[in-house]
Amino acid sequence: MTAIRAIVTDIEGTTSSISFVKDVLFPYARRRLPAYVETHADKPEVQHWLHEAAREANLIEASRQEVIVLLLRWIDEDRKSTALKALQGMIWKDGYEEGEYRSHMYPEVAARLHAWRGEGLHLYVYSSGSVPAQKLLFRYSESGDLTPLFAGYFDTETGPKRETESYRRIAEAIGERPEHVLFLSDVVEELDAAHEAGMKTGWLLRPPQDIPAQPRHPAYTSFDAIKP
Ligand SMILES: CSCCC(=O)C(=O)COP(=O)(O)O
Ligand SMILES: [Mg+2]
Repeated sequence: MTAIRAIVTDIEGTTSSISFVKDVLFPYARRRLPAYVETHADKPEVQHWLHEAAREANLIEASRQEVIVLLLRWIDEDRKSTALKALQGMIWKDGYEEGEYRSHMYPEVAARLHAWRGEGLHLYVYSSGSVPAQKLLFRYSESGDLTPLFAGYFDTETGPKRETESYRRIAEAIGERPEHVLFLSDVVEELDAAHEAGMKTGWLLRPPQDIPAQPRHPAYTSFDAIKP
């Protein structure tokens, strides 16, 4: 059996509940986005991502208000737009720093990440959330600051999560052959893409979901069941 040397984990539905993202983070960004854009419109980074959002929607010469309406619609649709995710990450920073929320971690996740790191495995994150948003989520978690455990972070600037090429790029970026990398996710299409790239896969099916009789990928209800 090929030894696993690195673990790449998804966030939503894998380390953390879907409900935390959908019921806490998304509504916070939705409430704050219009005022945030208006008060930070002079920041080059904000301008860049507003421009990218308009470009993605083929909105030619859109007003700021039109882009705000577009972004609010995308939040409602849970669109995995790199521009939206970058702006959401900037807005969530205030919420974390003001103590409005801490990120949810399933109860066994922190201890298992510590154990894997202690065994010499290298840990990475790959999420649709922007890299700055990922770092905030693991810094301000209910289980404490987990950022020292991670060697690197990947978002959709590396490529869409359902595309095989993205996983090839991640393997290359971390300097591992894909067969030495275990990718963990709750989304079967992401696991299919990682498998196609040659990675090992682990499908997280958190309760109350049931593991199917013949799962397409090795399936687990918690990190504790995974033996890399
Ligand atoms: C990085 S925290 C916010 C998560 C998020 O915005 C998201 O879309 C989650 O996607 P994932 O790829 O982690 O399932
Ligand atoms: Mg997920």
